[in-house]
Amino acid sequence: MGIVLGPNQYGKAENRVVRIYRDSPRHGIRDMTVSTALRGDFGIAHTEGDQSPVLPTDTQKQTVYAYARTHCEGSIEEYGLALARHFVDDVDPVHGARIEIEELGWERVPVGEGGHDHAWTRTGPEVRTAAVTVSGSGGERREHVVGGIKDLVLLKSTGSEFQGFLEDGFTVLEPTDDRVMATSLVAQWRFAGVEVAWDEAFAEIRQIVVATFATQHSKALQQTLYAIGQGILEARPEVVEVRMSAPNKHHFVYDLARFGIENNNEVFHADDRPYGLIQATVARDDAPPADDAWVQQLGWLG
Ligand SMILES: O=c1[nH]c(=O)c2[nH]c(=O)[nH]c2[nH]1
Repeated sequence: MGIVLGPNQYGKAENRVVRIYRDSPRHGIRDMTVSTALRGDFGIAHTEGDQSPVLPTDTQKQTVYAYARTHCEGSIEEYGLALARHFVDDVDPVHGARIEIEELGWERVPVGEGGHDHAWTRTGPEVRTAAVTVSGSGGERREHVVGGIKDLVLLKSTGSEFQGFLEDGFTVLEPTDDRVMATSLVAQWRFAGVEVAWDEAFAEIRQIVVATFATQHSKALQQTLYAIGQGILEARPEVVEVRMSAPNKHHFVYDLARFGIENNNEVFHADDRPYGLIQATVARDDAPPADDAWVQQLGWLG
């Protein structure tokens, strides 16, 4: 019986990096969680315990902080690309690097003209995300960027129905033509190239997501997700694939008839589990290959 080492990667997960821009009295802030993962010639580290090809995860962490000073003037996508290219191009045994970044939002404390110069409050819970994968060299070079947003909590109090569904002997759900629809959306979009106005793309895509959720009369979350994906692909030619995951945060009309009180979709029990989990991919039919663009660092094994 032969035993072989399968796919493997290693890196420093969830470096908490805060970058302050203080070139003028009006400071800026970027608050990030950065994870690195390196792939390459690391077989002997596993089979022999030989560390000679291993760039320590500690060194990866130091690089993340150094690059926050020197390569983090623009978007998180640019910063991720700079880090991934460095590991692949400058560290011999590394053939591929994956950088995942989550950016927490801060908004200026609303005092004075345009908000305070150096004090903020955290926004959220939504988080902007970027996943950069760089691999190979020369003609084999591949660079992928996936932008995204997660924990985007959305709710509409009408304009949503769910009826006409398949019924069998276990069906108890009542059809409805007016319900609360709520979710905590995760959406990720894959770009075809790496020459993109990243911040502008993010702002427009986020606006499409929330506007579509609000304005489309929804027959189901499935239809809403498709409309969001379609809207993004129609607006942004550089995006080729959108993946979404949407927990259906159920709001059940509370039974007040027991107390002789009318409840016309006014009082709900917001349940937290179980929840429907609706997931969909919407893509161009001529999208270029994704290669390893979607292969995650965290939760990837299995
Ligand atoms: O938008 C929905 N999609 C479903 O598939 C589903 N199933 C369910 O019970 N409620 C809902 N809502």
